[in-house]
Amino acid sequence: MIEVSNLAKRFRLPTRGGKSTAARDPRDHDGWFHAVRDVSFSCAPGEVLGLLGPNGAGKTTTLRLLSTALKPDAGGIRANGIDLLANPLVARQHIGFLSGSTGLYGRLTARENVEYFGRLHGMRPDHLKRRCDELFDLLQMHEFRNKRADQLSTGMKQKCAIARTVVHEPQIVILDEPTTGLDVMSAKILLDFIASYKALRVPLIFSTHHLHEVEKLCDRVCIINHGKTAFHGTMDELRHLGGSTDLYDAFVGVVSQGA
Ligand SMILES: Nc1ncnc2c1ncn2[C@@H]1O[C@H](COP(=O)(O)OP(=O)(O)OP(=O)(O)O)[C@@H](O)[C@H]1O
Repeated sequence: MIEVSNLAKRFRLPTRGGKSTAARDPRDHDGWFHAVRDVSFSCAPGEVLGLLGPNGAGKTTTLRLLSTALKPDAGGIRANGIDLLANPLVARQHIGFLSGSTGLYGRLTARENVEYFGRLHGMRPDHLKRRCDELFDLLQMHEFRNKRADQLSTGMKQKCAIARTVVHEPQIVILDEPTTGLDVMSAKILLDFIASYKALRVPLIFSTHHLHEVEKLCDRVCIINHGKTAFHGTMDELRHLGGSTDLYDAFVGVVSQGA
């Protein structure tokens, strides 16, 4: 179970001649940009949570806070009862985080990259080999496993990055826009892979702009707008907002209310 309460994160704005160079935004004041102002949600074992919101809403910043890559200014993050902010090392062992950049080593092959991250997590060689074979089956990576990462296509790199994110069998999985750049078939493989986490009872959180992915996969949704949770609830609760059962209408309604 992951529980996120009232997260906030601000960034110092660049200034020129004492004046902010940033465009006006409700989150911009006193030389600070309050990218995340009040974000709360939870995701239980066996659930997939979709993190939605317009460009710049604060999704990536929120996910980076969850992964402990960034430190929040306020709020709490608990995973299976453990305070992750007080225990960032535990957080890194328990969480698999896919960020926007693939973070692969170009000179290593796909397999060497995944193995390297497994060894960093202290996996034993026989366990690591079995886990790599399993992931390469699930993500259909066998045909390019011995190719250097810098010679892989965008979609191949993304699959490789996902394999390295989950190689250590994390108890919580966080994926930032995992289907970006994937063709239809690769996206399907990845969506099936995400769905498989429900049976494993591992909470999975992913950000996306694709409502059909949310429709297909998510049990729960959090919509962020201007750095605040504008909606958090089940898919049924979202669909029935404002009397419509259409997900697109519901999403537009939530985001327009905060505009
Ligand atoms: N290090 C930083 N310094 C200053 N501003 C930042 C920093 N990181 C993010 N921001 C700002 O915070 C806001 C939220 O960014 P974030 O990347 O979290 O949005 P997002 O919801 O993931 O957007 P998108 O859908 O476009 O990926 C943006 O306005 C962004 O410019």
